[in-house]
Amino acid sequence: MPDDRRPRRPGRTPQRSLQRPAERTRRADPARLAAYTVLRAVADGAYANLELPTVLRERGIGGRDAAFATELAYGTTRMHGLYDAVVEAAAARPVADIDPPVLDTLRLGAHQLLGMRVPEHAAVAETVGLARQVNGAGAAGFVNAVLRRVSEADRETWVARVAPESLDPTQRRAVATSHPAWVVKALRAALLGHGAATADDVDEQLDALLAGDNTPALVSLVARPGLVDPAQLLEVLGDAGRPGDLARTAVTLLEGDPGRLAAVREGRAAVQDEGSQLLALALAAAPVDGDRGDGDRADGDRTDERWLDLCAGPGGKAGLLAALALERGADLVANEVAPHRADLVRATLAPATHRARAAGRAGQVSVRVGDGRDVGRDEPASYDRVLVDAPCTGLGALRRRPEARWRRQPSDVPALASLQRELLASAIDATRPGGVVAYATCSPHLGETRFVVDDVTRRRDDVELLDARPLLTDRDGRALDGTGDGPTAQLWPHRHGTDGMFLALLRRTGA
Ligand SMILES: C[S@@+](CC[C@H](N)C(=O)[O-])C[C@H]1O[C@@H](n2cnc3c(N)ncnc32)[C@H](O)[C@@H]1O
Repeated sequence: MPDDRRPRRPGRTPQRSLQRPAERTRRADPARLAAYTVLRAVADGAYANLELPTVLRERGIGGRDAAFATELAYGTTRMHGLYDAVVEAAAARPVADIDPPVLDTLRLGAHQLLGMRVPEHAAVAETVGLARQVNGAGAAGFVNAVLRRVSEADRETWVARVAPESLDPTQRRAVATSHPAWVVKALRAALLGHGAATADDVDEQLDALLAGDNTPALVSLVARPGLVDPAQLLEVLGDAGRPGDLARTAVTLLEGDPGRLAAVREGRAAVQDEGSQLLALALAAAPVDGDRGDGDRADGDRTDERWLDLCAGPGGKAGLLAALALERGADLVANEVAPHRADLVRATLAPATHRARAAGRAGQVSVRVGDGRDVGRDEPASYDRVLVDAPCTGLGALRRRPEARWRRQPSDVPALASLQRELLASAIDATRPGGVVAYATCSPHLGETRFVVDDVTRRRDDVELLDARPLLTDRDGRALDGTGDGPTAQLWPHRHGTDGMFLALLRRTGA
């Protein structure tokens, strides 16, 4: 790239080398090496949030180094769409022509320079040291040259350069906020389609939503009713916790590892987004009509005694539903198609089951492995409340899953949408007349949400949509604002501080 086209901070002279060769960092520091290891594993298909804790534990990295490695690994993974555009401009060659391991080192350097407050000298010198160790001496020279160019301008200047106003607006937002363009388009359509934006303010809403996807979320905990109270968790946490913002069962962890809480280790509490908690609470609060007519239970409510979670793995919502069901003397069947995920559900539900047995409560909890599409046929009109938390693209939870936006493809949507339709139809079949179905996704994509519900309900005359919005309530029982035009409801990271969860509530009206 010619010098005169290079972005520069005003008044600064580019420095070719800040150190004499003898002073150069020869090896990587443990935190940067850990972040690089995670990026390489993610490139091979690993999940950053599973890989990072393992790498940190195996290498004995803790405290501030662990916090630095975490921000470096997650932030780089999330933002590499932007950094690739910057590297491409600084290196004057397409990123496709850069060796992938070297590109990962460059991305780590770019995140330190443009996304963290790492002093420029340390960001470049330490990343070149990393390159020397993991990519070789030749690559280290290239990394040094490219990062020096990157360091010549700040983030804002680079964004203006690689995502100029002259670009098509979707493309510009995609580069500037590091999202695939198809995701930007889908989120825009979702904001309009769920009634969260109008033509006048959709761009503003979209910018806030995309920024929200790039803002790491605080950890939310659920206090499972009957097993632990939020107040008890808050007492143990002291300054490290505060009540959740919305759900009556929620506590927000401000710092530290949730695993240090005995209640979490024992399954009385768990890490769970508040949006997921609100959905499970909404299903439990939805009015059911009439009597199943086939029960004979002295101590239970015959209108409300059999609950089903059709797609339960790994068991987050089932954990809360089980606690709520057992409080009322109802049973919960948790179904999951993948055996290893059904094992996770079993582990999640064990504390509620033990407590219910010890207290002599009527309800029971069971876990099954099976295809949810068969349940409606095999057990027609059998349940009072059914949750279909359908497999989906997860486009509403991008802030919690750093690599998810790069893994998903537009072609995933139609494939998932047909499975979602079949699961919802089976759930309706499995619900007795007067019972309710909650259809949920952690994606606001219209193809996985409203279109699925509209399509399934249009084809049948034995189901009606309930207004889900009044059932999504805060800790004082007030309906949340901004959940849409109804009757379905959509939560948003930038408006509610939750994952982008969708909820439709349907009542079975006839056999
Ligand atoms: C979005 S996750 C459910 C999350 C869960 N409700 C929770 O809160 O932890 C969807 C689950 O559906 C399961 N699944 C996929 N296809 C299924 C099918 N045909 N029948 C039942 N479960 C299925 C997946 O294995 C996955 O565990």
